[in-house]
Amino acid sequence: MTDAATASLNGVERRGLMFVLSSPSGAGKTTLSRMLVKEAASLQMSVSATTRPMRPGEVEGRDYFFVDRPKFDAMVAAGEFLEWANVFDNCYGTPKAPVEAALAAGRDVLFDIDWQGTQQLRSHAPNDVVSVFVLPPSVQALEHRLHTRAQDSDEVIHGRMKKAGDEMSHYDAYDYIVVNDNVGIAFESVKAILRAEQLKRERQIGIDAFVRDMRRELER
Ligand SMILES: Nc1ncnc2c1ncn2[C@@H]1O[C@H](COP(=O)(O)OP(=O)(O)OP(=O)(O)O)[C@@H](O)[C@H]1O
Ligand SMILES: Nc1nc2c(ncn2[C@@H]2O[C@H](COP(=O)(O)O)[C@@H](O)[C@H]2O)c(=O)[nH]1
Repeated sequence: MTDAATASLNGVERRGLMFVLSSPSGAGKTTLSRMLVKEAASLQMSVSATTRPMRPGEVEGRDYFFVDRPKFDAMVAAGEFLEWANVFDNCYGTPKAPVEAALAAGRDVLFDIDWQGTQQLRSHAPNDVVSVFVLPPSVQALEHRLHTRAQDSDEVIHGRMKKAGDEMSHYDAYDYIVVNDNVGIAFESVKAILRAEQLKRERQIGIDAFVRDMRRELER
């Protein structure tokens, strides 16, 4: 894949990063993602393609690109996905072109994807992926959230609750863990992780020149 390109932070050139949120269904990653893109100007949301039916309130091209299975398979065959996986009996994939364009323009990209997709992204770009696993505060809260979201049938919710344990078992492959109890606190935590990762020395690829120039000026 294209190298994550450079953006500027306080005048210092830096590498863009791929910021991944995963969680069991209903733990709150979509909620946290929306809050993050509102606030972090450098961050662009990756919009996935999926074969799952559209939920009430979802918007084509904003929440997902809704495609049928033959179209999805054709996109896989054409190598249009950066990663893809079967999740809850539907296919989900990250279109490659918009991510590469965003990174090339020096933006960070936010992904709301499952553990399988995270693993694939990490194998493409191990140094550019920062992953956060979001946990609910309790099983009861998770089930309550899925019901109060009121967008899935009881059968779908039951299926997702049955798979929540499996999903959670992958927490240990993630860089950071955030328990989403109070959403404001969880948001502050996710924001702090993003900021700290943007400031990592190895991502600030212009830092050597920045310091060198100041040292030269001091020596004059
Ligand atoms: N901290 C929180 N406290 C209470 N409710 C919350 C909290 N965070 C999110 N919610 C609510 O829980 C529901 C599920 O959240 P959300 O859709 O963000 O989950 P998700 O992890 O993206 O789920 P999925 O994987 O199914 O897309 C939503 O109705 C959301 O408003
Ligand atoms: N591997 C991928 N997983 C994805 C992608 N887009 C979403 N997802 C994950 O699927 C489940 C279910 O999502 P929902 O919107 O149907 O509730 C959730 O864990 C998402 O993170 C993707 O492109 N690749």
